[in-house]
Amino acid sequence: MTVRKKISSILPNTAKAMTGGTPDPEVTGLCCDSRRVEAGHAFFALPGVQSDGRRFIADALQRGAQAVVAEHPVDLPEGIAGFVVSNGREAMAHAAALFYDDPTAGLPVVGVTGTNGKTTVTYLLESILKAAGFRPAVLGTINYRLGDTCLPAPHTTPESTDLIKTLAQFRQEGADSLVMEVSSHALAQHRADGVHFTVGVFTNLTSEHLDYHGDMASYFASKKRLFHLLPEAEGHAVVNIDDPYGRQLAEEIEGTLTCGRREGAAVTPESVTLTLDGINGRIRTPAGTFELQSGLLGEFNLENLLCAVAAGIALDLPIEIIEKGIRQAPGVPGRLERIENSKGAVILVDYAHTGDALEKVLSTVCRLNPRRLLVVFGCGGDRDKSKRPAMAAVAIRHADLAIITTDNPRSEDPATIISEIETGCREAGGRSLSREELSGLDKGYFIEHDRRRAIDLAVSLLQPGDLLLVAGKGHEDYQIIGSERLHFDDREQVRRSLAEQEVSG
Ligand SMILES: CC(=O)N[C@H]1[C@@H](OP(=O)(O)OP(=O)(O)OC[C@H]2O[C@@H](n3ccc(=O)[nH]c3=O)[C@H](O)[C@@H]2O)O[C@H](CO)[C@@H](O)[C@@H]1O[C@H](C)C(=O)N[C@@H](C)C(=O)N[C@H](CCC(=O)O)C(=O)O
Ligand SMILES: Nc1ncnc2c1ncn2[C@@H]1O[C@H](COP(=O)(O)OP(=O)(O)OP(=O)(O)O)[C@@H](O)[C@H]1O
Ligand SMILES: N[C@H](CCC[C@H](N)C(=O)O)C(=O)O
Ligand SMILES: [Mg+2]
Repeated sequence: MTVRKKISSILPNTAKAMTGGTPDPEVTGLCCDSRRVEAGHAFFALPGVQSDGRRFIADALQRGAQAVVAEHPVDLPEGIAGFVVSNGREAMAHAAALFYDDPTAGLPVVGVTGTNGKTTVTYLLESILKAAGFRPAVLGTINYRLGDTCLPAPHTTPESTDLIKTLAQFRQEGADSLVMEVSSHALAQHRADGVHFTVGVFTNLTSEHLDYHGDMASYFASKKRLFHLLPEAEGHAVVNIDDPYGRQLAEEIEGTLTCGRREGAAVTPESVTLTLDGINGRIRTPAGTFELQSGLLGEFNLENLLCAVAAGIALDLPIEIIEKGIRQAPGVPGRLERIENSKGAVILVDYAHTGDALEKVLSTVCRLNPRRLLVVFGCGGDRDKSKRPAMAAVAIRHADLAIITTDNPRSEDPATIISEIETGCREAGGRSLSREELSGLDKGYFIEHDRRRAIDLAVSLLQPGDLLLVAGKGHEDYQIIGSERLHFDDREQVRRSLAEQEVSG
């Protein structure tokens, strides 16, 4: 896709040229990372958490940038265009939309935000849109996809320039609708400001990403930004009012389409049964009632289903189509994904990496009344540390045996992360078990730093009737240790442990 546009034509009217005689070149791309600048690009020198993009202007120019956009004037060599804008990230998002001819204009576009459930809701909505005959693009944690095209997802919500460029490519390839996860980081950083959302969905808000947002109030404020990007008329905001923050949001936004089990929700179950095979029952909506049939498990997934149904209603889709889309929806990779085995045990790989998600998932699987409930988990490094004691407490409360291990330590020492989890286990009354005690029925925790060996150990302990949940990495096919990204897939490892133990046993 070759595009050239005059830099002044894609910046806000309020952008000020840095000098009187600043040139106005046609630029060939937009970029805020000097390491990715190509000849002819405009470089947005943005303030960041780690450093300031202005430090990298020289690097960007050396790679051929022809224009620089910053929030404060900077000295530039002659012949290089320079513009000052008041909010660099916001200006960059809108510039990207103009540069790539506004790829979401006129399309049905659903943005899904909330701490947990976003990926699940996007899968459900993708299926609903397909049932309605659409060809949706879907962007989120697992990948960025359209039909058979599947791009890797370095972020849940990419940087605005990458986002709009990908959407322009998908539009060219025939996308006629879009469903995307909109993370709180993305909302705080204006990554999705160049997207025309028609429907916004709020799933829930629980403790997460406080390393970045500071506190729950500012985390909530970031999530709320999605709803400021919606058209003002009624029925564009879909909010789960089973969640306390959802109730607050629904009160703040007039004309919200509410969903949940709570009295007063517009999209609500009339009668549903949750079993080990899924969720079935009648759902009432403002457009009529219908029979819901889904293979998803647990109350939390009922909330996700209601969010997806309500978003379908907000898109004006017929309820028969919504019903069909939900019925046909595939399972979500790495979300309560079941691994077949011949041990007579249930083995599930799940992406629970917050206290609330682990609580919801473990309390759901507890209802299966396993002989013994085992959980293997760790916590990510360079991320919200308060998740460590929170996940530990939940694991100790629900599991018979918690095997604490390494997740993605990133730049942190894995042993430090594990010791913070262990402190949480002890504070929650958990007992450290010796290796000899592991095959008995004593309750407690055990530490195995190596994730491969932790999974191996858990699998070796399984007896008929047991349930093992391997949590935290779900669909991920890597482990980030230091600056290395090594191949690692919990599902693969469980299968490998099963196969090896079958051979040796
Ligand atoms: C905390 C966070 O979101 N940080 C994002 C932010 O980085 P930053 O503010 O720290 O940037 P910085 O390192 O200070 O640098 C400032 C500027 O200089 C630029 N730079 C930097 C170095 C260089 O050599 N040249 C250069 O031009 C940077 O691109 C940046 O524009 O802006 C960068 C550029 O867009 C992002 O890549 C970066 O994502 C980091 C890598 C990240 O890990 N983000 C995660 C936490 C994230 O965004 N997660 C969400 C949520 C996931 C979920 O809950 O589902 C996601 O949407 O994926
Ligand atoms: N509505 C929900 N409430 C609480 N926990 C949930 C809910 N839906 C899913 N979960 C749990 O959270 C995990 C992640 O779910 P999902 O991927 O759908 O959420 P997400 O919001 O996209 O997460 P992320 O921010 O990591 O991308 C699941 O594996 C499950 O353990
Ligand atoms: N969306 C989450 C994913 C965490 C997954 C977990 N495996 C980890 O690496 O911490 C985040 O970016 O914090
Ligand atoms: Mg996600």
